[in-house]
Amino acid sequence: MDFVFASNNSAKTKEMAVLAQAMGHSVTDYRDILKKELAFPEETTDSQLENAQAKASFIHQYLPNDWILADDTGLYLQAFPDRFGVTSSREFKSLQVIGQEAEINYILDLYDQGQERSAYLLAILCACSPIGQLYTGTGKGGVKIATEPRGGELIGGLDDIMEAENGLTLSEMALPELVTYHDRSRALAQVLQEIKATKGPNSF
Ligand SMILES: O=P(O)(O)OP(=O)(O)OP(=O)(O)OC[C@H]1O[C@@H](n2cnc3c(O)ncnc32)[C@H](O)[C@@H]1O
Repeated sequence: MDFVFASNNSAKTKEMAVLAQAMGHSVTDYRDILKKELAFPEETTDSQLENAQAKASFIHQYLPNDWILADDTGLYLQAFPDRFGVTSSREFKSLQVIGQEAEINYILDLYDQGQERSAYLLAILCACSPIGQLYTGTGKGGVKIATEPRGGELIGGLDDIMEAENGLTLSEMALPELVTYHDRSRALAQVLQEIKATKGPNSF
């Protein structure tokens, strides 16, 4: 399927395109089609699902003939249950932690030696069809925060310090393996499954 991606985050858009392509689908930045950047509606502080749905529905108004895809990702740290989560990007911004390297260093510095490092990224994706029907998927990526960044050629950001079930960081894995471990590809697989279940096996 060809999706138009509803995000102003270029790193996220690139990562989603790489993962979708490895799964046989395409993702195009909405800004490349509309030739402008829009201000998305303000996000909720309690629902990643509503945030993803709002982003997809918002761009659907401008591109009603396309399939729109949107993501809302949160960082969940077991040792700091009241932090990040659905407001991750806003928390980084309010701390003036700007850019992927700064986010990585900030998270690594939170931990003392021997402290519980269980953690994951939770991605919720929403696809909006040309008739405005919404399809959603959820994916968890990673199981703990690594002690230092590893990998980073294919994708980056917190993926460099997010160690998965196989002991590798998400950034260290080659693409065919990564799509089975990454929060966003896991969420996309669910979205595609939901579309197929509703529209039948020939839907894409
Ligand atoms: O709402 P849009 O425009 O899509 O973009 P955003 O950056 O606000 O996106 P989110 O609300 O989904 O927030 C995701 C947050 O997680 C951070 N992040 C950093 N590295 C990441 C990674 O590898 N995977 C997922 N999120 C990551 C990212 O910088 C944001 O602070």
